[in-house]
Amino acid sequence: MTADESARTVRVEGDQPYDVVIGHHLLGALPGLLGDGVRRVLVIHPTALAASGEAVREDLAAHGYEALAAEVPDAEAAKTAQVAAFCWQVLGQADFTRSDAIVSLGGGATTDLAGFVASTWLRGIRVVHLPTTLLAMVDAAVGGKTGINTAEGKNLVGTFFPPAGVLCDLAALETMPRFDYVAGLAEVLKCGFIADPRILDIVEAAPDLVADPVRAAGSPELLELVERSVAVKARVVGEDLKESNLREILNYGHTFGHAIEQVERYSWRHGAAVSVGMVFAAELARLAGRLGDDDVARHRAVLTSVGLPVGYRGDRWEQLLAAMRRDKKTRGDLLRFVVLEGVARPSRLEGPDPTLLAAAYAEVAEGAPAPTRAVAL
Ligand SMILES: NC(=O)c1ccc[n+]([C@@H]2O[C@H](COP(=O)([O-])OP(=O)(O)OC[C@H]3O[C@@H](n4cnc5c(N)ncnc54)[C@H](O)[C@@H]3O)[C@@H](O)[C@H]2O)c1
Ligand SMILES: O=C(O)C(=O)C[C@@H](O)[C@H](O)[C@H](O)COP(=O)(O)O
Ligand SMILES: [Zn+2]
Repeated sequence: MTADESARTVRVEGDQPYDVVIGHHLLGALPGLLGDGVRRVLVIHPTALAASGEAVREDLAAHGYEALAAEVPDAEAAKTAQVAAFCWQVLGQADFTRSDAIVSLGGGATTDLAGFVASTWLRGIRVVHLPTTLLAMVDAAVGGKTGINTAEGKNLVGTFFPPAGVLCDLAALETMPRFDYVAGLAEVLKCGFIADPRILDIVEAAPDLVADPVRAAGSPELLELVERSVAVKARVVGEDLKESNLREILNYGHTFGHAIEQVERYSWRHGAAVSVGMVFAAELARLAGRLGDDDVARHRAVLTSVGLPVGYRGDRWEQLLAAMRRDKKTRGDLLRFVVLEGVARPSRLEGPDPTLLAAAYAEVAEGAPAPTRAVAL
């Protein structure tokens, strides 16, 4: 299957089980994951990865597939109804049937879009993800959440649609700008805080190494971090694919994080916003008497040690609140947050008092002053 003998495989259980393979130079395993009977394959990749996208397309063609490529915009600009419609047009014009497949190559924005397109074309065709960012390897490509944004907010349209397999080629990380790579460490650390403290220990022991994409890509530390993060996600989504309860813990830091992304019109990387969102959630839990000072300090210290932000401008409270009301965990008018009662002890905080929310915002606010009184929810 793969030439990399040190590659690790994490199995994601559920109605449609699949493998997540983590290692180096794994393209040889792609036909096996596509499975039998596939004739046409559409490789969806962002502009920034045009050369790699073409290489994957040529490799598939050399294996006898009728292989096409669809180039989509970089990053969040790909997650729109217009770009999805462009992909549907390519599939339609090439007569893609239910026995054909999509391969995504790119970061989380690309895997979210490609997964959404695969789940909606003919009501669902196979998709294999080839994530090329740390964030997509540990999170977006695994678990079957797909989505696009609308003018009203982040990921408001999407599906739950497990892929047929995921190949995480760590060598891809070497070309990543440090800023984009480090954003992925936020989701790694999220897995540490919600479920696997060993992840926090590894990062705390070698923050400079794990924050450097070139040094980290071949290191045992990163291999273990990716494997552990994928294992956390696999355990959760294997039990609760459609987020009826347990899966909400993977949303730690996302209520406030998604709000920042929307308010900043997606100029912030998702992981950077989630980093601030986790500090907000930790402060909220502390103010609600759920989490101790030391655990909050640990959030700030480990996130800062790898170069992630822990603060956000203090003059955006009303916009942030409006965005948080559209969070998928909200029920009616009830805002709901994933909070911790300790490391690896996630719980929920439902309908917190507005003064508590404003106070948590004040703890992460930078520059302009945070509100001194609560804004009505
Ligand atoms: N579905 C899920 O469960 C899930 C989980 C987490 C995040 N997400 C989504 O993932 C997205 C964020 O993903 P991301 O952080 O990977 O960002 P991204 O997909 O926006 O990619 C960031 C940038 O890196 C470039 N890039 C990708 N791979 C590269 C490489 N190997 N070398 C150089 N440049 C490369 C991309 O073209 C892009 O410009 C958000 O939309 C977020 O909502 C989804
Ligand atoms: O897989 C999940 O479930 C997550 O919540 C993982 C998150 O890291 C990810 O950003 C997800 O896309 C957020 O989903 P949403 O339902 O809040 O849009
Ligand atoms: Zn996320």
